[in-house]
Amino acid sequence: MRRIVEVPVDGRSYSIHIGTGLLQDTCLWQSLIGNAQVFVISDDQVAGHWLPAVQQMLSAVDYEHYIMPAGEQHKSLEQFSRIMDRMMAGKRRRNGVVIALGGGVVGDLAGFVAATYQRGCAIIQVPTTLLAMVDSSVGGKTAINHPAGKNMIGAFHHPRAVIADLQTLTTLPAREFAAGMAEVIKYAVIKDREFLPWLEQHREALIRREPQVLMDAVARSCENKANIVSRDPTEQGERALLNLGHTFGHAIETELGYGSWLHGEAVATGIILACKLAERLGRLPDDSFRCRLQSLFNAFDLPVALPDDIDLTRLIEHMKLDKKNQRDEIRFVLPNANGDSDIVDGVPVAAVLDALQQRD
Ligand SMILES: NC(=O)c1ccc[n+]([C@@H]2O[C@H](COP(=O)([O-])OP(=O)(O)OC[C@H]3O[C@@H](n4cnc5c(N)ncnc54)[C@H](O)[C@@H]3O)[C@@H](O)[C@H]2O)c1
Ligand SMILES: O=C(O)C(=O)C[C@@H](O)[C@H](O)[C@H](O)COP(=O)(O)O
Ligand SMILES: [Zn+2]
Repeated sequence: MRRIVEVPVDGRSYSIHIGTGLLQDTCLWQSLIGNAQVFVISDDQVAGHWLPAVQQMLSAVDYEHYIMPAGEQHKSLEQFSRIMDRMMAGKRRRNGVVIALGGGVVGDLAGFVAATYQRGCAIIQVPTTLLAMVDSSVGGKTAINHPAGKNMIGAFHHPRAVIADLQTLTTLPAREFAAGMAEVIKYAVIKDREFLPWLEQHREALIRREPQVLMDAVARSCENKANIVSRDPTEQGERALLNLGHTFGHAIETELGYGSWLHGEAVATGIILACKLAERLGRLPDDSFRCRLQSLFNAFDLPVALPDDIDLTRLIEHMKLDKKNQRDEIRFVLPNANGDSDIVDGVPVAAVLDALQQRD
């Protein structure tokens, strides 16, 4: 059971390999790495489960690894600096390959390392969370966080390839799996509305992580992302749609402190808040679409409301620093009634505050 999704970008194309048992596919690894030097970056949760399989594929090459502590709070300048020190000390060459083995935290940090080490070397993304398979390993956004905001320091750097072995999801904790579903559901709101009934229909099979249904959901998500990224690799326009729910979501993550809510949890609540704002602005006729999304998020135990004690004024201050903003106002991605979403400027702050305060 295998699928390949191509990502045509910047005059070349890279493959997202999706399947079961890819970590043991000698031919695939040989074709992607040859005899290059390899530097693997992983975290202390993932490495115990999946690093030995990767090491076995790399037994014939000049190999080193770095294991970082797991968690969003470590997508940091400090970890970036430690990895750079290790790569310098190991005399890693620019024509070597970095491998990111882990979730989006490892992928974003390792991606930024690869984008900047000696002005850039190749990276292969080996995502081990659902979220990383359907979103962060694809599209070349790499970053670390700053206390002032999520992903504030980063670069675009596309991978040589993505190897998404569905078998790695067998060890993923339930809360992390659910967080990945938030980004899957996002594709159904921004463009692919026919995906929504499919997700509703396959809800229980997804919760059971049935391999065929997982494969279909991952491949369809990657196809959605690849289409947008290949048309707008550096977010000059359309790509901002992939940020649905993130204007609110990133503000929640920054305000609560990185790692308190998972990224996908903040995105789920952010998508519901985007619906509430769209309703207030007359972009959605009523709350029926939002209620449908809420039940889907509920089925995956994802949060759909802000914590009671969160400071709404501070949330708005964080949103004013959002990277999408082009003027002195907050740019939102809002769903519409035609089956997709729009990039919207000029929303009055009072309407945003009303949406944040709305409790039902
Ligand atoms: N670059 C992009 O386009 C993009 C897109 C979406 C999200 N992101 C970023 O991705 C990050 C979130 O990624 P995430 O949700 O994958 O979180 P994560 O990387 O923190 O991984 C989640 C947790 O699960 C553990 N884990 C990972 N794989 C496992 C496995 N197979 N078995 C057992 N444990 C496993 C990790 O150690 C970690 O504790 C955020 O920083 C977000 O900003 C980036
Ligand atoms: O790939 C994109 O573009 C996205 O916006 C995908 C998001 O899911 C992801 O969280 C991304 O890292 C957010 O980017 P940012 O530019 O808002 O930091
Ligand atoms: Zn995201």
